[in-house]
Amino acid sequence: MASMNLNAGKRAYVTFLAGNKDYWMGVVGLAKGLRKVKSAYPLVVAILPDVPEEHRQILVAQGCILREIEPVVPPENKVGYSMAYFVLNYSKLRIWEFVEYEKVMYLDGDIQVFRNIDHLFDSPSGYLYAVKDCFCEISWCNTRQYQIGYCQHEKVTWPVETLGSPPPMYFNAGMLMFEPNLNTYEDLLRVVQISTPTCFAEQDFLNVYFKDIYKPIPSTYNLVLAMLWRHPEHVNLDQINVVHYCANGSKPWRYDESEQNMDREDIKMLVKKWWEIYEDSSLDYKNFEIESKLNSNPAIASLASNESCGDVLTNLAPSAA
Ligand SMILES: O=c1ccn([C@@H]2O[C@H](COP(=O)(O)OP(=O)(O)O[C@H]3O[C@H](CO)[C@H](O)[C@H](O)[C@H]3O)[C@@H](O)[C@H]2O)c(=O)[nH]1
Ligand SMILES: O[C@H]1[C@H](O)[C@@H](O)[C@H](O)[C@@H](O)[C@H]1O
Ligand SMILES: [Mn+2]
Repeated sequence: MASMNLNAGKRAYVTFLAGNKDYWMGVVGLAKGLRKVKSAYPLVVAILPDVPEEHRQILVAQGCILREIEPVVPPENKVGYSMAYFVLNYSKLRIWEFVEYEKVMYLDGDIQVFRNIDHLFDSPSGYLYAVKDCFCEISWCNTRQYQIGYCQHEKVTWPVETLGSPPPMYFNAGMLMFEPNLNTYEDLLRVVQISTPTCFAEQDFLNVYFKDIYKPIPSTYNLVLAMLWRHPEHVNLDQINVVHYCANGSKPWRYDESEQNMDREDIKMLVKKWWEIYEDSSLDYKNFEIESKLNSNPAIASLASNESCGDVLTNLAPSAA
């Protein structure tokens, strides 16, 4: 008999979806990727009210749990965001309210998992786990780090004499593991309203807020694509767990080869791998559920191999299908 997972129900992957554009495709890809690596936990989608019904139905049919959230609106930003739409990402703070789960792993919709990462949930509680960001891309051009060519992935020493203490470690907020907590949630919402927004929106805010409990994890748990050309010595393409298609032009569903670095062979390979998962119908929720029920029950499997196969499959189909 299959062993019981005592943590089922207490842990979840969570992603975020806003608007009526094409990010739902990323979420479908992620749901199928998590199934492919046999993750034991569900994918919850924190969804803003502006996501159309049609997209919601696709996600439900892909086995996602939808959890509608209200937007979080930060104070006015006088300096601008690196990308205007980053303002949306403040709504991510609502995930700290998901206390029906003891632990959640947040993954951006433009992330794909290529290996099972469930074991990260077993890391000690009380910390926020995330991967150190890379400061080398043009999106960082307004920061002191970028201007002096300093990145936390390189051994370039920070010029203490002229610039004082080095900046604290800084994580990319596309992948986070933490424990939802109502006190923290209320406090996050309070503090965000008295904080001045900066170019990386909630990512900057979360970095400041959680600086004392942030624990860095290896970059393979959120491979920011720029690492491939900025810090290749830290990347082993055969050992990748999680890819974050965040570089300009790299989102697989709107991949643009004409953008800088997008004609690289490694990028083409990773985009292709994303599409293979997205287009694999055996990973669709309905087909996958049937397949795993057949595999786990020899009696059904033998029935399915004879003529009544069609009936058995129909009876096993999940109601969401
Ligand atoms: O129209 C949109 C825009 C974004 N998203 C969601 O918001 C996430 C974040 O947007 P991007 O992935 O495009 O952003 P980046 O990866 O470039 O941004 C990084 O910086 C951001 C700063 O706000 C966030 O912290 C984000 O999680 C982090 O990975 C998406 O994955 C997706 O899940 C939508 O659903 N619809
Ligand atoms: O370093 C990353 C990268 O440059 C992404 O493209 C950007 O969108 C992120 O916010 C940033 O943290
Ligand atoms: Mn992203």
